[in-house]
Amino acid sequence: LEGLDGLTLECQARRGQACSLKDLEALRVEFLGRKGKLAAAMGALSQMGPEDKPAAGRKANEVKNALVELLESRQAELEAEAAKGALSGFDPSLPGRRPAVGSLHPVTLAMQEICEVLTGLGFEVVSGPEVENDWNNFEALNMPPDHPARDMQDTLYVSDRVLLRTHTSPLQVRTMLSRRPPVAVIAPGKVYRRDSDITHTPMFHQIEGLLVDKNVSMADLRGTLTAFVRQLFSADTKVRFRPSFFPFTEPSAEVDISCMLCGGEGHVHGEPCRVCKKTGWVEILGCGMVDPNVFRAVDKVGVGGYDPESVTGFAFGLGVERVAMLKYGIGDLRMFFENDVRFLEQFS
Ligand SMILES: Cc1ccc(OCc2nc(C(=O)N[C@H]3CCS(=O)(=O)C3)cs2)cc1
Repeated sequence: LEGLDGLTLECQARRGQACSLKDLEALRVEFLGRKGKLAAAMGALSQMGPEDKPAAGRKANEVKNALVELLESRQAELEAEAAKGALSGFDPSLPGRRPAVGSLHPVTLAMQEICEVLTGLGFEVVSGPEVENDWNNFEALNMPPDHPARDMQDTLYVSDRVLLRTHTSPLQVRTMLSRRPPVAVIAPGKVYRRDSDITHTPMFHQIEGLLVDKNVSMADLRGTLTAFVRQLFSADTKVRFRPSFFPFTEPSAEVDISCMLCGGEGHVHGEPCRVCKKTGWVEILGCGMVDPNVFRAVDKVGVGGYDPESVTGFAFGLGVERVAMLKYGIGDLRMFFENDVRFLEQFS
């Protein structure tokens, strides 16, 4: 029966390692089972004399109760722990969860990058209302009341003379009404046209630029825009100016750059280039020398200083969605506003 005391000590030592109810059950069977340690020790009882049996029996009972108490209290500890664990829901063995971070829209990224290059070239960003009057949006830009661009098929009117701006040029008009030359500003923002098909959306983004000073020349225009597109795309981008027409600039030009996909070859791996349609060139923006009528209009009603005999200027405009599609290889305009996360999350 001397093994009896050892049982309580051994159980005390080992109960702490039982970390689950399963471990504890194994321990219970080991000590208290039919073939357990206590039963083995009590087996010796049957060989004892009648005078020793009662004490030994009492002793064995004490040890049994002690073992039960040790195991039951350990079970209570394990159950309390499990309850707490369930409450806290924290399972340290689970892998970490990556925090979901958002991303900027490709149009926003393109807008930011274009503005960064142009502010680096000395232009200041101006902003203003999207709901404009027809003087700022058309008349001041050499488009008199009966000009076709004013027609309802292109313009979204709020009332007879109030409309959604069709370009960001009104911001440059407002700047010239409030500041005397020299002026070097860019006007980024949303513009609205009554146009909607596979390659046009009623709202899109534009950035226009304006430089007005003494002796601004076509050479300044070519130099500035060449530097701009070579920073925006790549230093070896080829640039060409094609004669064009806009009511607010004279002379006017459209600027093409060598195709960023085929490098100007017109084909990729023997396939016709889908970006430049085999021409090797991609139209990127329009520009020109500001028409004197624009200066006359603002000189008359603004702070002055825009006498076309004393200042000249150049202006340019580009579509941001178009630049983003070229830069990021986006094939469909609609992707910009379907907000499919699988598309948006590719841009950071
Ligand atoms: C006072 C003032 C005077 C002149 C101005 O000329 C802005 C200009 N824009 C363009 C042009 O080609 N723009 C288009 C490019 C693609 S688009 O987004 O569809 C609009 C040429 S010159 C602006 C303001």
